[in-house]
Amino acid sequence: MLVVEDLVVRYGRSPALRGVSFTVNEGEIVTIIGPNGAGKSTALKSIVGLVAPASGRIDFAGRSVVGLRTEALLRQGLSLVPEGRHIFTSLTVAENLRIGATARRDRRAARQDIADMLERFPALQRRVSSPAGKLSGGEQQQLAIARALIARPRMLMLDEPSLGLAPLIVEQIFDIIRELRAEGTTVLLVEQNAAKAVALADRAYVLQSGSVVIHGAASEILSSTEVIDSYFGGAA
Ligand SMILES: Nc1ncnc2c1ncn2[C@@H]1O[C@H](COP(=O)(O)OP(=O)(O)OP(=O)(O)O)[C@@H](O)[C@H]1O
Repeated sequence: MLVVEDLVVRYGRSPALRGVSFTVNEGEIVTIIGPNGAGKSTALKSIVGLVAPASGRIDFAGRSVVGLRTEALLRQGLSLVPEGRHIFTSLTVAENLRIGATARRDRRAARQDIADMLERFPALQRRVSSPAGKLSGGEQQQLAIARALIARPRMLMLDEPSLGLAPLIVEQIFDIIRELRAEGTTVLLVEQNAAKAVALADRAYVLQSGSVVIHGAASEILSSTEVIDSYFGGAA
């Protein structure tokens, strides 16, 4: 579904991605893990056009998405839950969800999806008329995920969804990702919480200093001592 090949991204002169390749097949959860500054967010940002690649190929469903604008990407079925969530804190929960439907042409079905999403996330239903800024961190993450899902993505990308959340809430967010997978949503997950992300994923890529250093089936990555020592502190 997604083919990224030999992607090079530079910020000014400093390279953030040095020829990165990865793929995501339909129905898979693929995770990109790696330390701070490895280039994980940059990889997602280049897929959604927030940074322009210096070179390389990004094809989604057989077509290049390089240079496409956000709305066109949404129509193609790509949706990103950005790091830090980026919900509109002064707008209500309902208004935030309606923003998720901006690129939808089927208005009535979109309204139904918003209603379904509120049913799925009772915490959002309870606060539907409150400003989103009043929600807890975990609720804001749920709102960001719900907003992205309302675009009916073929592939959902999540950038560090567990960042800054308490362990119990992290579990809830990972449960949601597990459910999405069971429903057949394709997921590309960027995480610093490597052990949890790999435990959830089908395949994983380990990024370090802008290069993929290891990749493979999640089960292989979990049994690689090199990865365990470097990323899981020997505690996987
Ligand atoms: N807007 C920017 N301008 C200049 N350099 C940047 C910019 N954004 C990221 N970088 C640099 O690019 C490299 C990759 O950053 P990136 O945010 O993609 O890493 P990351 O793996 O997502 O890390 P984190 O988990 O901290 O977000 C880092 O060296 C970072 O300092």
